[in-house]
Amino acid sequence: MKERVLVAYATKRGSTAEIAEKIGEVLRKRQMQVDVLPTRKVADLSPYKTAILGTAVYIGLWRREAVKFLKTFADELAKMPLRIFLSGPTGAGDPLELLGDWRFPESLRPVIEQVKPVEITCFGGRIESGKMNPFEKMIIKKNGAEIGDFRNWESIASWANGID
Ligand SMILES: Cc1cc2nc3c(=O)[nH]c(=O)nc-3n(C[C@H](O)[C@H](O)[C@H](O)COP(=O)(O)O)c2cc1C
Repeated sequence: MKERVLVAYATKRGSTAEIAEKIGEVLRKRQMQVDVLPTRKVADLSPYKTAILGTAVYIGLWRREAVKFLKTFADELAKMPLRIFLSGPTGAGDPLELLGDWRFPESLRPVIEQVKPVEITCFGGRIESGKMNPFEKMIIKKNGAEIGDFRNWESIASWANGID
């Protein structure tokens, strides 16, 4: 019987990777066998009974590697429980409320409908002022997004504890 859980992530500045590691840590404490890997290092889903995909959101888009992962493994993912988490909104308040109804760009609807994720959730993200290029700074200023680390480790752990 397949035992392993895959936590695959797509990150630009590391915040999503750290969320993925936290989820892995919680699942391991629950005696699960877990691999936490960047999406580009996943070559085969056959060892896994469950998959979790995490992606950072930039300018209303998922990270390209997350899209590639979803499309490459769509047939396999459709046959196993897949949970997706987004790392995005900054600022006070519930990240899911900050995100509104949006979960994925419309262009991903066909593949989302194929893989039928059990859930698409969202955690607060992190924006570091020192790491942005001028274009990113302009986008952040224009949208009034808050700079800082809005990842809530308790809610991430609690979500991971709820996975069966
Ligand atoms: C230029 C820029 C654009 C962003 N656009 C969005 C967005 O459209 N929606 C969102 O929820 N978060 C957006 N964010 C926030 C990031 O997704 C968030 O900080 C995330 O945690 C970064 O993850 P990473 O460190 O793994 O790359 C944006 C951040 C930057 C710097």
